[in-house]
Amino acid sequence: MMKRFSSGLIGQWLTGTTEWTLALTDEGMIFNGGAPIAYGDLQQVVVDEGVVWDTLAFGFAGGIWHRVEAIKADAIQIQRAVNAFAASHSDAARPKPQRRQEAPSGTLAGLLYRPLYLSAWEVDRWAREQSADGAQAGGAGTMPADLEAAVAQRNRQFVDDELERYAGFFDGVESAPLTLEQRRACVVMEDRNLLVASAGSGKTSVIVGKVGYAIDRGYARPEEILVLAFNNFAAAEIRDRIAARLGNLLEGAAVRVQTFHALGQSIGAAAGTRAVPAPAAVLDEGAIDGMMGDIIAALRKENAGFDSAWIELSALYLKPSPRPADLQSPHAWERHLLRSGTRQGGRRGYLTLNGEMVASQGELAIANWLFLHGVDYAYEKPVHYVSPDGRRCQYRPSFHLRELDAHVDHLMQDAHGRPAPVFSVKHRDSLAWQQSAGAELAVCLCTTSNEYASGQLLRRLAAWMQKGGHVVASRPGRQAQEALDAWIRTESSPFLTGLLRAFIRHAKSNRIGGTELIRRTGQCADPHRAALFARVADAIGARYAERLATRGEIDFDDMIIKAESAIRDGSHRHRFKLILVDEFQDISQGRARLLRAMLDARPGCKLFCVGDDWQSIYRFAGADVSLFKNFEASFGRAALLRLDSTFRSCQGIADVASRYVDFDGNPFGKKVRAADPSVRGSVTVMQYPARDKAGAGLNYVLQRLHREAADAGAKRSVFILARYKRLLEQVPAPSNFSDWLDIESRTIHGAKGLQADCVIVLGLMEGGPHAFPSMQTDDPMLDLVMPHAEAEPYAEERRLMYVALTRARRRAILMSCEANPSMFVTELLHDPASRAALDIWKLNAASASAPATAANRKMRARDGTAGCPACGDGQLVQRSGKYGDFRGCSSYPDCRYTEKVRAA
Ligand SMILES: Nc1ncnc2c1ncn2[C@@H]1O[C@H](COP(=O)(O)OP(=O)(O)OP(=O)(O)O)[C@@H](O)[C@H]1O
Repeated sequence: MMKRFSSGLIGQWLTGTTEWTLALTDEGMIFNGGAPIAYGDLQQVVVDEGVVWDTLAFGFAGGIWHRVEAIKADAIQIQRAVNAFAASHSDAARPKPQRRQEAPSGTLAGLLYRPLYLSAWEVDRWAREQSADGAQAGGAGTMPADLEAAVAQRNRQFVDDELERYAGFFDGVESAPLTLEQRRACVVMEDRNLLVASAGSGKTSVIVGKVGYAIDRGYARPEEILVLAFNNFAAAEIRDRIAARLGNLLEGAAVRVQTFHALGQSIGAAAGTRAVPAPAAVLDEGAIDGMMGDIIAALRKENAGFDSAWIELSALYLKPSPRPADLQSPHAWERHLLRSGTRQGGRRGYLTLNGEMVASQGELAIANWLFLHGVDYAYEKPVHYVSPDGRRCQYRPSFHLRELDAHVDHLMQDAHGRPAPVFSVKHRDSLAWQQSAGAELAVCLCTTSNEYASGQLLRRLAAWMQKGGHVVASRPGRQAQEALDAWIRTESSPFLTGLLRAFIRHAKSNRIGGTELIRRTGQCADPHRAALFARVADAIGARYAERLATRGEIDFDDMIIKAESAIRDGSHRHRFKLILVDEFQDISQGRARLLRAMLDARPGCKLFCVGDDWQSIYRFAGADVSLFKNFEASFGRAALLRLDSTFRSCQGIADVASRYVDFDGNPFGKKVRAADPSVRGSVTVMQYPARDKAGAGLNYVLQRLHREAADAGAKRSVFILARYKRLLEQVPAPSNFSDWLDIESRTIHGAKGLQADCVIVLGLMEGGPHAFPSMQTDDPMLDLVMPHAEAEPYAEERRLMYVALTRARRRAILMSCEANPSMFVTELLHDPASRAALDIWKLNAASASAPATAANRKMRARDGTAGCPACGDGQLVQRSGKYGDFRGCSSYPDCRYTEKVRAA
């Protein structure tokens, strides 16, 4: 008896493979005319389904594999024929030495004895085969009541056996032996796998180990494995590590390691689609911001509706406003003010276009509206009245409109007339004045923060003024226009551009727009701001898309979208059987769709994602951590694995860092454990009196670290980290400690993936453009275009804090400004458990001023930069304004010092 199969011309053409032949003879299986292989050695025949063709994999004893590719109908036919030959010839061939070979592959036993991890897809396919071909099924009684439980138990046993079998491999694959949790992550091979890791837990080692194990165990050949890294630097590191550690397994072949963008590019190129252009035509962030600036200017010129929306957003609705109910205490109000307002002359509040400080965002909107419409007003002019019990009282309504001799009084009050608890006294006084003023009320308009949020406030104000016979100017006068232009240039554009870029990216990647966006703006706590923002973003986004199309350019998000289409419409076929994704916490919806397309195109292709949800810090660049947290909703049932041990930080640092991010019920039940609990280290809060003493505080800290390193006789690496690059420029690292300290200054984003002995986190203060936490990243506008809003208001900033702290091996130092301490420091000091573990260092005002200022001056003299004489912290930089060139403090708007530039 003999049967022959071959690739055939159509098969070769379709699959692109070389010719093959398979003969089933009584002596055994003959591949390509070679020596017969006994059926007794055959352990399994697996069909890997493709769209048009399937891959048949013949697994023999000793881990030997033969693979052929055949068009779909043929593959199943060949598999059946081989199984039938094996069943009828195995007895005759030779006695079977292993139990595995006693079980024909069509039976349940055959399934359970397959020498690979049984993934859900394989079990499902096997079950489907059984129901389609009753003759091959194990028969009645052999199918256990709970197949899933049987498979789970068998997989547990399999993993244990593999850990034993591959012990030597895992001992030596990296420079240190892999831990048990790392080994498990390598061996478990479900269709979908999520490895929930901690900072410094050796994720890269798992990726290297898993790639090596998968190749050795025959899950995939090197060229069938794809590793996706977050950036080029990480890709190069993983590529080098794979080449260095797995050289003997690769046998000259290469594992593909690249970024998502490079993958998108290569898919586009391979698909031959003109839609994916050369890298030069792919816009980076700087180019996008430049283009957006041009678009905004053009739209303002061409479209009066856009221009007024832009002005309203910029001058009246720039920052999110609080709900009155959230302002329970003076502390809550103070915090909000610090974060969204400015400071001038020792006062905090909101600086109007007219140059005075007002108390709330509602008042700011009224003041700016009056100013832009040419209405002359006085802020908080006192009025006198007699209360019902006969007392003479004084009250200060928010605005007195001089020409009308009328008042506008603004109250922090919700839709039901309930005042913000912190303003209940002002509320009471206002009511008393209104009651006693009687007739005067005819010339008073009372507005509320609820009207501000809903957008009715300014409409009411305009209608009321019109009714009073006051004609407001339709266009700002020259002075108002200049003040507005300056404000847009220095305050609103820098804030809005990044936010709009992030918004447009998410809207495109998450496919949220049109009516869905309108529905969402209506449900927002700040509906008018949301509607304005969505309106300008929509117009900018549409123009941006048009420009890209006419210029034949795309951005990185388009590249991913086009790659997905190429996979979906079949213009590109990928060859990967195992896809590993590093830093999965920073994945975007667009990238997730590309992954799903790749998985759908190749059933049986396995996905292994590794990341740390606590380190998701790229929301502004399109990342959506909900994809990590709800992994199974996007990718289907998955094996969930954990890496809890950190090889980097000591337990004290890990505990403090974890408390910042443990805000959403910790869905994965993470607990970071120091791999070596004996390592000592700590978190220190360094308190300096005021923001102009930041440099002195840093000097003090470095002196202490320097002394410690010198005493220990060991050089230490130090990272100086800041939320913003500009803060690093303002507080430069002194260079006179280099004998015992290796100091590097980085942004927190730039330190991702790196580590140092000591980490110093700058800028832990409230208020100002460089404050940490920042307001911009977690602006609720981004939630409008995210599938899942995050309930915690500073979620992303908390994760940044976690990333900063977990860069440290031994010591993390938080630089805290005592005058305006950051909420991140305050909450640490108020938490008894954390406080007990903290070291507190203090720089008092007296000791700070003299040496620190001298040091600063010296430093600046060396750098050739001039220190600001007003705050001592910033530097004087050249600027130009409406009255010509001047020099101003780099800490603007916190410090508003300016001086004229003298003509040479
Ligand atoms: N099994 C191990 N035994 C000892 N050290 C290990 C082991 N695995 C990894 N390491 C070490 O742990 C440190 C952190 O590893 P790695 O940089 O891969 O962590 P990571 O999980 O990517 O961290 P992060 O997410 O914070 O960037 C490295 O110095 C690495 O050599």
